[in-house]
Amino acid sequence: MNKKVTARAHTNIALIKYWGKKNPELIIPTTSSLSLTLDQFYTDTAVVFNSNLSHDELTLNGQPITDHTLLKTSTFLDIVRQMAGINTFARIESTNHVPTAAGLASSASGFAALAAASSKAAGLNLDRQALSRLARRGSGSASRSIFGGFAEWIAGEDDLTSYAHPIQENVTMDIQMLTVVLDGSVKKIGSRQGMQHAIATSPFYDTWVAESEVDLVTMKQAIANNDFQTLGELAEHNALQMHSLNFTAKPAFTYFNGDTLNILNLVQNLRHQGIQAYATMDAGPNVKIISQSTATQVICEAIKKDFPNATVEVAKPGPGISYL
Ligand SMILES: O=C(O)C[C@@](O)(CF)CCOP(=O)(O)OP(=O)(O)O
Repeated sequence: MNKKVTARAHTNIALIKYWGKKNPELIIPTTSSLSLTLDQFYTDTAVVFNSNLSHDELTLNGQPITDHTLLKTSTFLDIVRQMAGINTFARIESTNHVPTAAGLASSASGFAALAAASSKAAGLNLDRQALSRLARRGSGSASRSIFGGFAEWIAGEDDLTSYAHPIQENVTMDIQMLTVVLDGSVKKIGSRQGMQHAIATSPFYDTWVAESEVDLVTMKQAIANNDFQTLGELAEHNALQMHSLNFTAKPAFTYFNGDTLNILNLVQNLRHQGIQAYATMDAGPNVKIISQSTATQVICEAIKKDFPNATVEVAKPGPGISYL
């Protein structure tokens, strides 16, 4: 006890999306999903359990946090305390190296780093599968950030069978994600609320589940065959299918704004010019462009021409969880 542990976890972007829970309490998804962990964006989290503390204390990027984020963190730490058989409070210091406005799910890297640092600081030595299950209890997509490169979150049926595992941690194909940051605004509808509204009201939800199962098999084959074109086409199709659930929810909602559609259009025009570029979007208006290193310059020039004030970050495949 009183041992300070620091862990680093990188964010991931899903190529086959997770969008709905069959068990919200345990965060068991309706479908399996597959993501790419990125090198550029990560969270460092330090945790120390200290019997002199009268409650959990959290700082994020040097700022004390006392709102619902602290409550969510303490609720998560209660799971760790229960696993370790302790009732000590903890001090958590988290630093996000994620441009929050980029719409990159910092909850994925955040809860993965918290799972790794808090469990070890509590005296547990969990293997990566158990860490993935624990991170999942904080945020579903965090289960995948335990691993580097391509990772699959197997939906499973319960807490024991729902976890991520590596598909290819040392990525062989030339692949990158260009994050295009246009809209700095904080998203109105969180992913947790958005997906549950979609599952409850979209008439196409069951079709999404069936399609997603097929897409996942094809995606794994594309990775195994280093088939970038199939990966890109499928990732864009899967993302659009996911967002179609939001358009057909009742009442309808969308994370897209005009710039989202303009970037989507730009990506399609690039393909008409023979440039391999594909779009994926999560619970926010910003677009991530799946591409290869050879196309970086032509894509960045096209973006700058139409969106002079856009900031573009190039992210390559990144590593799994590590301790600092
Ligand atoms: O990452 C993906 O598969 C797709 C999304 O990013 C959105 F497009 C979902 C992320 O959901 P998350 O924040 O993990 O939800 P939680 O389990 O309610 O915390």
